[in-house]
Amino acid sequence: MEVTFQDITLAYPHQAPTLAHFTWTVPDGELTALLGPSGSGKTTLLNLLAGLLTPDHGRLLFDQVDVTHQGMGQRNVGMVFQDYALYPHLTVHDNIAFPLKMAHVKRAEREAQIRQFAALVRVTPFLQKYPRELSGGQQQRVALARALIQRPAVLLLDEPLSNLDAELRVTLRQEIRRIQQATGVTTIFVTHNQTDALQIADTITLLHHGQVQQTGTGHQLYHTPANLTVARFIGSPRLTTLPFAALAPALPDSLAARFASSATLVGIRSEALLATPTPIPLLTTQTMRLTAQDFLGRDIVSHLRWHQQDLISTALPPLAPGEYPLGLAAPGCYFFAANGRCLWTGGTDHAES
Ligand SMILES: Nc1ncnc2c1ncn2[C@@H]1O[C@H](COP(=O)(O)OP(=O)(O)OP(=O)(O)O)[C@@H](O)[C@H]1O
Repeated sequence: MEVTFQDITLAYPHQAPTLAHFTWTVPDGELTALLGPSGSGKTTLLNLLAGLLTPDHGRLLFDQVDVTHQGMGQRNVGMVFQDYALYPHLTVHDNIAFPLKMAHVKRAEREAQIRQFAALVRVTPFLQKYPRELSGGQQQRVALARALIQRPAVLLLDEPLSNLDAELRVTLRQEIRRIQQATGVTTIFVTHNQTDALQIADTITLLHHGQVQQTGTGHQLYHTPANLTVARFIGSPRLTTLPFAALAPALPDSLAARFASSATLVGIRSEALLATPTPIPLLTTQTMRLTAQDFLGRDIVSHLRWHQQDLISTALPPLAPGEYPLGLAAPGCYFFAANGRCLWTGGTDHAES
């Protein structure tokens, strides 16, 4: 089921619109991550989809059918929340059976479907247990089965991994991916966690201040960000930015001249700053001062100073503080205009215009 938000405007009482002329299409059968910081409008979009909110203007289409004024019951949207929301007094079996009972599905058919969906989400051994007897990850899988058994047109997953520890989070991420591929149900996975989005989704839409900043694969958002907001939100450690003017004297003349009047900021990914020689250098070798290193297991985060600017590298070996000749590789560097638009990427996939 393709979902389209068409020119939607929504304002909460006594507030500027949270969404203004918002247009977004969620492709049929894919797992789309809706990624954005707190307050960006994710929950508002989910509530519009579920039928809990009605827009002031614009239309919501499910496969080109206008559902804007349909109630929750008519839309057949499945939802899984961060806090599982299972019925505590019902067994796993009865939790999964609940939507079918409501729909008056006959017992034999119901039992066959419960077996099928319990197997799909791998909770068959727990069918007679109660939610309190299960781990968070197991409960979340039951919640998924309960949402899927009603054959939803669209499945909404609202921060479903937030309450899980790091290890369970990774496992359940893979499980959700597998289950979505097995069922092919159009799924929107809402999260503020870029790692979840990058690992799970076919496509990511990055939302900020109620506006789509960019839609694409994780690779596209990372390597060819549409603007500074995307480049800063995706990637860890966070993108370092310098005034274009600080870097310009060390840039090749043609590049410096071409962007002199349009670029105001340069963004540098931590992996672009390396011990010379760099394969595709953006600058000639520069002497930089290493001030400190953080040892984070496999990664070493190096803190550097260069022309009164702070830089970060994750591509240096363990070194003592001091001066070092370092190179800046073009891939991983971006130029931004004053309005944040990305004008140039140093990678092979150019966002140049
Ligand atoms: N019921 C409400 N009444 C008034 N303003 C609201 C209401 N719900 C949300 N807002 C405002 O709308 C904007 C978007 O909020 P929303 O909850 O959709 O963001 P979010 O991305 O889901 O944030 P979070 O990740 O913190 O849940 C925020 O500025 C918020 O203050």
